[in-house]
Amino acid sequence: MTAELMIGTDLAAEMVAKAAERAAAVQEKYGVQPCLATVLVGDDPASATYVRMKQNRSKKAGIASRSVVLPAETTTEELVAEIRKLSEDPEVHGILLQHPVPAQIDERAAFEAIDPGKDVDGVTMLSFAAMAFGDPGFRSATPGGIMRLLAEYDVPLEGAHAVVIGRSPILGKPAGMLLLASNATVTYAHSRTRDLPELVRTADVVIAAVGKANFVRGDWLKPGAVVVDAGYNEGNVGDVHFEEAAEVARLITPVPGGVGPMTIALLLEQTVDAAEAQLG
Ligand SMILES: Nc1nc2c(c(=O)[nH]1)N[C@@H](CN(C=O)c1ccc(C(=O)N[C@@H](CCC(=O)O)C(=O)O)cc1)CN2
Repeated sequence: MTAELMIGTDLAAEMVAKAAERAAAVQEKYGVQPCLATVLVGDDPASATYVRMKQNRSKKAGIASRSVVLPAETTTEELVAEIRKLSEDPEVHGILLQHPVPAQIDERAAFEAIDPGKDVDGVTMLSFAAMAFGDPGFRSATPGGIMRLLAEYDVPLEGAHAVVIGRSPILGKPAGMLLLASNATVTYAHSRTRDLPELVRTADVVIAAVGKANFVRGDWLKPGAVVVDAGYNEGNVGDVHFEEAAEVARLITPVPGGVGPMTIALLLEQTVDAAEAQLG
């Protein structure tokens, strides 16, 4: 292996420790613990695990959690009503709707029911616009975490060609917007993109957010590329074939231990941001 690892675990731990200090300061000043509400619809075991991880890490950081679990057959109207209740509840400072939701639900309508001031997972259109324009605001948790990791490892983005593989509303799309706001030249690749390996070979920075295990191969990469694996496939396998890619890349995120911990750290940091803004 020739690539250096971009480890998320340590930076995420630092971010969570700082969030914990700030959460304690909020409690001290206002007598209120910052509170993150998690909404889980259905019984997908992976989603349940991620939500539990978010709740456990919230607890360790002194952030209270409110858990809403709804059955798989929940309608859009029922979910929107639950989220609106949380949006109006002054004891809740941040709201996270775990993605994906069951197919019968209009996920966009559900995301838009989140009060923009409580959108600590950066999923509303208002947050997306802030990311697109490089304005202050909540970042989508994984893309925001990726940007922090790239900054930590001094990855130059200005003028760099970034290829984002995937265009999901919580990952690929906002990641591209944040890279663009950092003056990268961004290409989105997706299921209908032609000649994907050739396109990826032109990238200085590759963001793999496609949801297919070991999808990006080593011979797709330009030597010296920076590779961010945002995949979270079953068995803790990323979207990038790690062994092959690590022979070609300059910097690469591992799975686990790369982007995943940064996702949760940013969520907690933004929950404290939201509590400070609402209480201050
Ligand atoms: N509303 C959202 N839904 C989903 C998001 C999101 O950011 N917002 N992201 C993904 C999955 N996800 C969080 O929900 C997530 C996946 C993986 C990890 C993580 O830390 N993984 C560890 C390994 C797992 C482990 O330690 O057991 C790692 O990579 O080191 C965090 C969050 C889907 N939905």
